[in-house]
Amino acid sequence: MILLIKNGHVINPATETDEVADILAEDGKVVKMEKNIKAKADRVIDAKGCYVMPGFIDMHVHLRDPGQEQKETIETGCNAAAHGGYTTILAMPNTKPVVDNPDVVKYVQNKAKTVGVVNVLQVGAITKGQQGKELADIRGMYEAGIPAISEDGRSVMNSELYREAMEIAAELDIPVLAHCEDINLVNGGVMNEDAHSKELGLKGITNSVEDIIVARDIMLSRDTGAKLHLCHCSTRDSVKMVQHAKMEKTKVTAEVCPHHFTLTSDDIHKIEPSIDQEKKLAIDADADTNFKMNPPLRSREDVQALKEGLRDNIMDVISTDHAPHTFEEKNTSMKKAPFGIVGLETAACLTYTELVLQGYLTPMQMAEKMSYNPAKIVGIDKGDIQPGKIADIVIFDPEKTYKIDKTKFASKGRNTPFDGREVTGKVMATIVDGRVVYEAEA
Ligand SMILES: NC(=O)N[C@@H](CC(=O)O)C(=O)O
Ligand SMILES: [Zn+2]
Repeated sequence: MILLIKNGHVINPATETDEVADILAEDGKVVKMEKNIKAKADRVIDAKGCYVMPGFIDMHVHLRDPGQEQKETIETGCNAAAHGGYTTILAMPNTKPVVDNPDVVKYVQNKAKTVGVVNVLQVGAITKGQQGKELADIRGMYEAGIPAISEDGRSVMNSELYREAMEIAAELDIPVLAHCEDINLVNGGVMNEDAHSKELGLKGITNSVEDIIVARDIMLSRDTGAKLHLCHCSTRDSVKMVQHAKMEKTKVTAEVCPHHFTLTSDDIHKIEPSIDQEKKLAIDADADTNFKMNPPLRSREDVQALKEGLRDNIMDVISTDHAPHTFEEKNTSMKKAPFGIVGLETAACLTYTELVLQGYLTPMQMAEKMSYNPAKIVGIDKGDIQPGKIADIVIFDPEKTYKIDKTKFASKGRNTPFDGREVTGKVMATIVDGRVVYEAEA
């Protein structure tokens, strides 16, 4: 298969390329990148007016298989990733059963290979069943190919056990993807603790719930030499602590999710209780549960600090924390609904609209945070378009303005707070191993 991408504006952080060029890919690899390539190709794509970037790499996806295929399957999740411009995704281990041994790792790997849409790297859990009591078979899972370990969905509260896990991660030279949340301090909170939570009569989650564990994890990374990657940072103090840790040469990197730099706690609107006439069911709604995720949407000051942290390259990665849930689970109340929103199909346009067009990021930084940096952190030879490299590419039109429409999602999950939101920037095509796996309608 020979693919020729014509006239695109290539943005490639690895080589600092920022110019219009053609790209020729053959047998899954880039073979040539220069102006006016004349070659016979099976497929020619005209990318005039579009950015051509290394395919996005999402370090934080919940695929829900095994065990919760009503929320998402590996197939629907991979299709959602392709729609979003992602060519590689890291799948978190909080499935049912938990991915805590090599067999479950292989189960996901095989299924993803059969689906064959995007690259799926399955992350291994830190403790057995994510129970926080006994270490999982980290070495066995490493042999099976995990790129990282994570207890995402919760924190390992036992610091000694966590330190042991970090020592193993340091020895294997894989990063620890840290979900930072003091489980005891959450105390049933469902949204940010502030004036708005009081107004809605809902229990709050303080910034310290995150900050305390961020501080601890940085200290443990320093003690063990393990590479620490902080998941879904939401507070201004997280940004400050990452900045400080980097000055001290601690091996820390950090990610921010689009919802945390786009929305604040004040965007959570009230919903009155109602009766589902058809099902004769009382819905004891309180507020829109599509705004409930963990960590929660924070204050304006936090959002500003996250944007500046991304701008100043303190924060390295934009990940989605794609967390699909069913309509039935979300059509309840803030108290009852599960935490999490989908993100694979809205991350690129939100990043472009909220950060690039607002002057926080250059398109080059967008490519760094959505592809090049994740590849470096995970230690994979991706996120780079140049001759000899794998042809994982996204074509992104920075001019298209439209409204997000959740009914068009490839994901099973429709739990997004962004439905109907006007955005600029559209994924036009996603190419994995030189194959076009997604193309937008013209
Ligand atoms: N972020 C969320 O609100 N939910 C995630 C878990 C997680 O990423 O912590 C999920 O698995 O649903
Ligand atoms: Zn998490």
